[in-house]
Amino acid sequence: MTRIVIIGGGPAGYEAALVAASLGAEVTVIERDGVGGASVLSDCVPSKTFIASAGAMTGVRDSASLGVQGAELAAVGIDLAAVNQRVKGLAVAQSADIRERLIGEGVRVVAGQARLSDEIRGLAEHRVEVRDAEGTVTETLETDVVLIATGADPRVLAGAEPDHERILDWRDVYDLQEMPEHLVVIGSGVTGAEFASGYLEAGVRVTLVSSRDRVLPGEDSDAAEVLEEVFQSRGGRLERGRAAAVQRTEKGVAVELTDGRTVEGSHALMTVGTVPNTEGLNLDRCGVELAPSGHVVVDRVSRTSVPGIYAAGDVTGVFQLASVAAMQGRIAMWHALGEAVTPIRLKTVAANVFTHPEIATVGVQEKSLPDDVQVDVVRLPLATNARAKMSDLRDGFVKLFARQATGVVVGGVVVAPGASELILPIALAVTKGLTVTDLAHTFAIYPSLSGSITEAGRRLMGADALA
Ligand SMILES: Cc1cc2nc3c(=O)[nH]c(=O)nc-3n(C[C@H](O)[C@H](O)[C@H](O)COP(=O)(O)OP(=O)(O)OC[C@H]3O[C@@H](n4cnc5c(N)ncnc54)[C@H](O)[C@@H]3O)c2cc1C
Ligand SMILES: NC(=O)c1ccc[n+]([C@@H]2O[C@H](COP(=O)([O-])OP(=O)(O)OC[C@H]3O[C@@H](n4cnc5c(N)ncnc54)[C@H](O)[C@@H]3O)[C@@H](O)[C@H]2O)c1
Repeated sequence: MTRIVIIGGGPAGYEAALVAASLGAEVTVIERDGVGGASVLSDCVPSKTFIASAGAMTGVRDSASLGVQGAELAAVGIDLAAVNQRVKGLAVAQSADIRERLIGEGVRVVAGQARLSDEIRGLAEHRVEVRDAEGTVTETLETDVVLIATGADPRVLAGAEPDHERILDWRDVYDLQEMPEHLVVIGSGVTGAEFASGYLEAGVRVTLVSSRDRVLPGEDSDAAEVLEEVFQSRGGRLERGRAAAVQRTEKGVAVELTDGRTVEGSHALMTVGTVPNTEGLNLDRCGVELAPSGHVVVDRVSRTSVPGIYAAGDVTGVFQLASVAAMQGRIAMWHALGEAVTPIRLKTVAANVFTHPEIATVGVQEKSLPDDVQVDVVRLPLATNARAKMSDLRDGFVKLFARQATGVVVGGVVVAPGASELILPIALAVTKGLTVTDLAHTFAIYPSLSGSITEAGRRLMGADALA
């Protein structure tokens, strides 16, 4: 029986464990904080649960335009204690569910901090040490395969170290006793944009410090532009600049920008990126190659530079998404256990920014279009969609990319409330190589937002030379 040790119990680790167990391996997962990992306990699940409550406030605010009376924004508010309790309760319950499932499938779950302890490089067998909170070695495991799935932690900016009271990282916010009076969010990547949007929806004054020309540098500029417009139209303040330091003041915080300006607020939320969790794993000694960024270098089947040692998830820096982490973990196990395996295809990854409106993407976008590929693009504003008009949704669009020669759908962007649900047909088209004609001939519900996706297909049909 193949012995497998997985370090880290997040989506990369637990999904890998389920695959390995189903294939008959002897699987141990070592996790220091709790099964489900940061994804379930502090990052993805808590933030989306908080955003669900904040979004309910938006529903109230926007209801007046639909003729609803008596639901004025001033009359409603967020009960922070109840929201925090709900956030933490859901996270703990989901962690317990996953743990139970793992144990039910025969996976051994060990609490502790793990590190590789191979004495000699190049052996077919590996050793992993487990330590308890005091640093005492509690056991040493011998194994055929190791999966490093240790995730990433918030990056700390020197001079702006979180004190976890007023200067916060995103894992602190669920311990706040009161809503911030004025939250300054520093960093406008996905994490910063989501929290800035969420707190604004929840009724908090928000300033977003963005070091880039546009928020969300990873997205197409027209999508980021919609987000900026909505954010500002709802009272959010955008401050272009780079934070040099954050100080505590009598009333709250002062954020010093590199150009000498200062932004004051009651709290600062640091969202300036992540660092991979590789410290203390002994990777260097075992010969596991790291990139200059500190991420573990892997190929498309999750192999590291050392035979028998695989890595998956945020620690590899390949698209930091729970879905990608899980797929990398599964692929590692299929490969290690000799199953047929398809290397990961990053061009088919769907991603979503949970702002208001949401931004969902798959495949190529305008900013990632290769020069040598002839692609047709159509962009349909949400304001032209019948269902959107009925719900008074004005901000957003559906954008579709198709190869000129064949009409094959190669990418899409949806900016709309619920874009995370709407992107699936485009993701399916990109994954399966469907054409704009396939989309155009698909029945969409009338009226529906997804009708804009089939309509986009019809608009591009002229480009489908094989139609
Ligand atoms: C605020 C925020 C919101 C996000 N929202 C989304 C979202 O909506 N959708 C999405 O797809 N992605 C989202 N992400 C990204 C997603 O959370 C990550 O991609 C995902 O958590 C990666 O999973 P992982 O298994 O690699 O690592 P993690 O979930 O970080 O799990 C790794 C685990 O390993 C443990 N560990 C580390 N070192 C050791 C060790 N030496 N021994 C034992 N255990 C160890 C850690 O304690 C941790 O529990 C979000 C990220 C952030 C920051
Ligand atoms: N919905 C989701 O799927 C979701 C949500 C959150 C995070 N994530 C993933 O997690 C990963 C990390 O995202 P992130 O947003 O935490 O990090 P990031 O690295 O993507 O963004 C950090 C931003 O902070 C800016 N920054 C850095 N230093 C700064 C300074 N001194 N002052 C002002 N700005 C500064 C950077 O320019 C960058 O734009 C990403 O891969 C993201 O996709 C996904």
